[in-house]
Amino acid sequence: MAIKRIGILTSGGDCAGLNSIIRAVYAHAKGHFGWEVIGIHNGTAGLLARPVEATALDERVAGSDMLRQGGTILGTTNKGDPFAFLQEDGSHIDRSGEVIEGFRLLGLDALIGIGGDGSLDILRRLAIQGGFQLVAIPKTIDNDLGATELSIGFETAVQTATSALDHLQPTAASHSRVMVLEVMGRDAGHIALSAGIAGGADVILIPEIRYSFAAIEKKLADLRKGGRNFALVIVAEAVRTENGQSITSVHGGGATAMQTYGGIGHYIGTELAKRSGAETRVTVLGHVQRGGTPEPKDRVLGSAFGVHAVDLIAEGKFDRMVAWNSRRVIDVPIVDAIKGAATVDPHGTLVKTARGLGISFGD
Ligand SMILES: Nc1ncnc2c1ncn2[C@@H]1O[C@H](COP(=O)(O)OP(=O)(O)OP(=O)(O)O)[C@@H](O)[C@H]1O
Ligand SMILES: O=P(O)(O)OC[C@H]1O[C@](O)(CO)[C@@H](O)[C@@H]1O
Ligand SMILES: [Mg+2]
Repeated sequence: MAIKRIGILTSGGDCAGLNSIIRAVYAHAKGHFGWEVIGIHNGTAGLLARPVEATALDERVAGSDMLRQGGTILGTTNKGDPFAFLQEDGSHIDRSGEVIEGFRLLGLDALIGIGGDGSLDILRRLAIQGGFQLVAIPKTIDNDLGATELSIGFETAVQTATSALDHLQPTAASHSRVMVLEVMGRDAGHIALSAGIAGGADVILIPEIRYSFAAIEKKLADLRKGGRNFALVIVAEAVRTENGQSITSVHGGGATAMQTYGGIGHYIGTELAKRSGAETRVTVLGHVQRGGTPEPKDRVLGSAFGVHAVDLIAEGKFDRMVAWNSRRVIDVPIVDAIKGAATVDPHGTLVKTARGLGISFGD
């Protein structure tokens, strides 16, 4: 089938670099192939709305301003799973048929879905059920998709977390304190690990490596013996309490309340103060990691992913995700990227690097 009109949507948590993808898709699809590009608003929510919420992208998108902007000009959602759509009374209904109908109403020949593991799983199931042609682009600050070395947004999140450690170090040293920084990442410790190395953390706590307070206290005591008056501890949000409980925050009320990780930093800070007598302070970095100006790497990767995704459609290759591998863009079956969270390898290069630097994982 000759392609004339494609759709694009962003889904899941936003991150820096999404707009560079949208720009690249428009530039290549319109500029090279002459296709119309329809931007769908707020992920699957835009396809559920009636009338469907979408607009044809135009030359304004092609400007370089887009490269500099965080967030997504299309809007996004990480709630309202159409296969299990949450009702006010707490029950779930299947609204996938309505989303597929929304896609049909737009008269699209193919869809570019930009998302993380959860979103790509949902979009792929919709594509199979609705018989539409899908190409995926990986994005998530968590970097937990399989089959790609990098997802859009990760580099900027690591930069933000590193910069937070850069800001915490002088005040930690001035006040002789132990500073605890809690970062995002869902069930993966990638942000904590990379930022911890880049930002000179003394202790990195990630969900993939079990810690004990005894081991952290020993590290702090060793630092003191060596003449250090401060310490930096970075902790990934999914790290559990010492006895294995996860700590979450609830947002909103009633049956539609949402739960995310959040709070482990305060637990670690309080326990360390109690046990070691150190003066601790806790910073929870939160959504600052998602926004902000995209780092060059996210802009370059977003541009490369966008162009390659359009080429895949032109070649008639669907149900595939673009991926970064050994300095180049490749494409892989979407299913390879979503079959399990790509968490930190406890025996991998970066963990070895950190250990080589004398950083403690509290184990
Ligand atoms: N309409 C929806 N679109 C996408 N995800 C949804 C939707 N409704 C609910 N979800 C759920 O929200 C969560 C989104 O978080 P998830 O981490 O998986 O998103 P993502 O697309 O992988 O991106 P990110 O990890 O950056 O948030 C998933 O568990 C997913 O199943
Ligand atoms: O934006 P929300 O709903 O608070 O979700 C936060 C979650 O999304 C992410 O930022 C991206 O998946 C996670 O790191 C974090 O746990
Ligand atoms: Mg995800």
